[in-house]
Amino acid sequence: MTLPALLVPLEGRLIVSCQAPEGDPMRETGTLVRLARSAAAGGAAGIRANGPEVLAAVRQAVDLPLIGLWKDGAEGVYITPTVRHARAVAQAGADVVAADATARPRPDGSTFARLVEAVHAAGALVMADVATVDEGVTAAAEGADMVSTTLSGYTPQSVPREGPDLELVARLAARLDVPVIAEGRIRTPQEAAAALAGGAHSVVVGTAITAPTALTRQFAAHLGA
Ligand SMILES: CC(=O)N[C@H](C=O)[C@@H](O)[C@H](O)[C@H](O)COP(=O)(O)O
Repeated sequence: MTLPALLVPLEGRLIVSCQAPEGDPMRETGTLVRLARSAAAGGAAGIRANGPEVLAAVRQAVDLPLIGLWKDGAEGVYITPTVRHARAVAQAGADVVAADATARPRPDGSTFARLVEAVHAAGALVMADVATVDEGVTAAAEGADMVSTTLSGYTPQSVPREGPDLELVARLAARLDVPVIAEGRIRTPQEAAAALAGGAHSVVVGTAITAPTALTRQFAAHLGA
């Protein structure tokens, strides 16, 4: 399968996820744009960001492939859950729309295949966020342009773990023709390199680079706070 041109410069490289949870002091558009600019300055090859307003602002500020999502809620399917969310992410300027591709019911009663169709019609690519090998295989068959391990450990069908799911990365890479992205709980440059060695096309790192609240919490907890 020929690699879409947009995905070529991401090969073997780092994508930085510039997001902040609801209620976090970093959750402010200008702040998230600065995080994206810092990531670009530090050598990121791509940016992953959340929400139409932030995406439009990052699009203006950073000239790198932009992977967009729109988180809505925190239960069930919440990463770009509907066709409406997906269209809005593409319209905001994302080159790639990341969306939940698990088999769980979607709030609009639609399907992942329908979402792929809508995103392609809008001229963007689709990153399927999955938690299992079967979900990745199905998503690729339904037209996803890349498959990411984003949801491993966060769904009832997958096992919670401390570190990245490098086994899922390797198993997906062995099965799929489309690029596999390693994402979720990658905490060190060594783990990022291991994911690439295991067959990932690119590595997405969020918390370990862009989340001072969560990182502070880790230090504080370790010190017994
Ligand atoms: C499960 C879920 O909702 N993941 C989200 C997807 O966009 C983000 O909250 C994560 O920060 C992102 O996947 C990067 O992962 P990490 O922050 O572990 O490097």
